[in-house]
Amino acid sequence: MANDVLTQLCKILEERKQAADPNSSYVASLHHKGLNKILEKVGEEAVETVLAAKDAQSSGDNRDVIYETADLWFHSLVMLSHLGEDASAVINELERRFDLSGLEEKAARNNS
Ligand SMILES: N=c1c2ncn([C@@H]3O[C@H](COP(=O)(O)OP(=O)(O)OP(=O)(O)O)[C@@H](O)[C@H]3O)c2ncn1[C@@H]1O[C@H](COP(=O)(O)O)[C@@H](O)[C@H]1O
Repeated sequence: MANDVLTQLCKILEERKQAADPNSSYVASLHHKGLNKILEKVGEEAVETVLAAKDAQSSGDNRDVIYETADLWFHSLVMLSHLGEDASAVINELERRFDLSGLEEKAARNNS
């Protein structure tokens, strides 16, 4: 399910990058402003996520950290899209590491 949302969002991000008006689309406005603006947003959202996580630790309320993490993921996807990539490239990399760790576990079991 999470993957479906990412797939749909990536499709919309691609459409916005290709065709949308920067005056009516936030995503198109970021592409129009360029990579430095997108990176500034990623950095900003990363800091906001870290601060929200620290607050969540003391308050026990995770709502803000979830909200800020969604902002961070969203802007990271815009960054990838600007560079001609999308979420599938990252998911493939995570999958590769997962497979790799599976093999390592198996090898460790065989050697014991
Ligand atoms: N998921 C999101 C999403 N998450 C966050 N944001 C925007 O990201 C911005 C967050 O930045 P800030 O919190 O710093 O808010 P801000 O002060 O308004 O931003 P700046 O002026 O500093 O750039 C806000 O403007 C949010 O509206 C998003 N904007 C769009 N989407 C998705 O992208 C799709 C396409 O959006 P449009 O391009 O606007 O049609 C939408 O259908 C949504 O699914």
